Amino acid sequence: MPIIEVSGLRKAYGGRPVVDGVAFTVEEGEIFGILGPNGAGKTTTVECIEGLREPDAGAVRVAGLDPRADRNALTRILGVQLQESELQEKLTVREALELYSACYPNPVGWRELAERLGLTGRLTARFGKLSGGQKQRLFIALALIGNPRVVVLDELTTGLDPRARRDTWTLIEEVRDSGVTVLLVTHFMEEAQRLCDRIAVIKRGRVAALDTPAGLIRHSAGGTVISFAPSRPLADGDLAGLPEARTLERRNGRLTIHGTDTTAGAVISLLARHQITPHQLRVTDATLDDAFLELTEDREN
Ligand SMILES: Nc1ncnc2c1ncn2[C@@H]1O[C@H](COP(=O)(O)OP(=O)(O)OP(=O)(O)O)[C@@H](O)[C@H]1O
Repeated sequence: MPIIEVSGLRKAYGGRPVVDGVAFTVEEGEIFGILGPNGAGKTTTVECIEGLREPDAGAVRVAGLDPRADRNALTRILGVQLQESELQEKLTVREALELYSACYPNPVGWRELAERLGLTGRLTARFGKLSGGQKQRLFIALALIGNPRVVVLDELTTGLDPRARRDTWTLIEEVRDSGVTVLLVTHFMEEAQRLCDRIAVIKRGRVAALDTPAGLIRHSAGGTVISFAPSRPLADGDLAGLPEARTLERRNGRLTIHGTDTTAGAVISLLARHQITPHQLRVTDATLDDAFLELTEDREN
């Protein structure tokens, strides 16, 4: 059953539409990703879901609540990690955790949360003295402390080192496995591919694609990437009939073809027929990165 429902969402700033008819639903218990280029309207969309912005048009419901009209009830079930958060410089980590947990009727134990986020050793440190990564982890803890049904994480792991990033991913998977719905805005494709059950790709204020990570890869970029430097040039005509080939790129004497396993087989036979050696041959699976770039490519310019 959907826990978040967004339909026909529109928001303009100074007459310029930045969210232009966004619609999607998020099922309870899934990690739902929102991806998109800078300025695509992701944060504006999640801020409408959080009740921080008033939409110009459209409807948003979170567990049946209207984020603007039912703001008080919403804050009891929604945890939010904002993109650029600040706390009082002198507040210690422990004070922040205690303060926030006192705001909720049914908070999780802050000590356990601090432990899971690697903050136990920094409980007496003042916010102003924390590193960027420690601040980030504290904000994740504050988003989770109220025992929310839905948590919104905007740029979850920006500023974290690779180990902290991986630890945070494990934590978010545990959060999801405990039944919490996660709405994740991210620029990291590896993060989205690993964590998200489904992803909406937003481009210029609209949903350009909505699917599982595997589905996005399959439908947009082609599942297989074949790349090699032919020992002698291949004519366009020879390559034209390749089955299931979606894109073909020539760069610095290298050919890169996006297609499927069938395409890869056909390329190998074609090369054998023409007695061409494929130097540095690589056959790899397309990634979410490939799919994202193809989906958000600006063909209008
Ligand atoms: N309060 C505001 N007033 C005017 N314009 C705004 C306001 N907030 C955002 N914008 C503009 O709206 C557009 C969408 O911004 P938004 O923050 O929603 O995008 P985003 O997809 O989250 O981008 P990013 O990935 O860079 O965070 C941008 O061009 C931004 O400059």
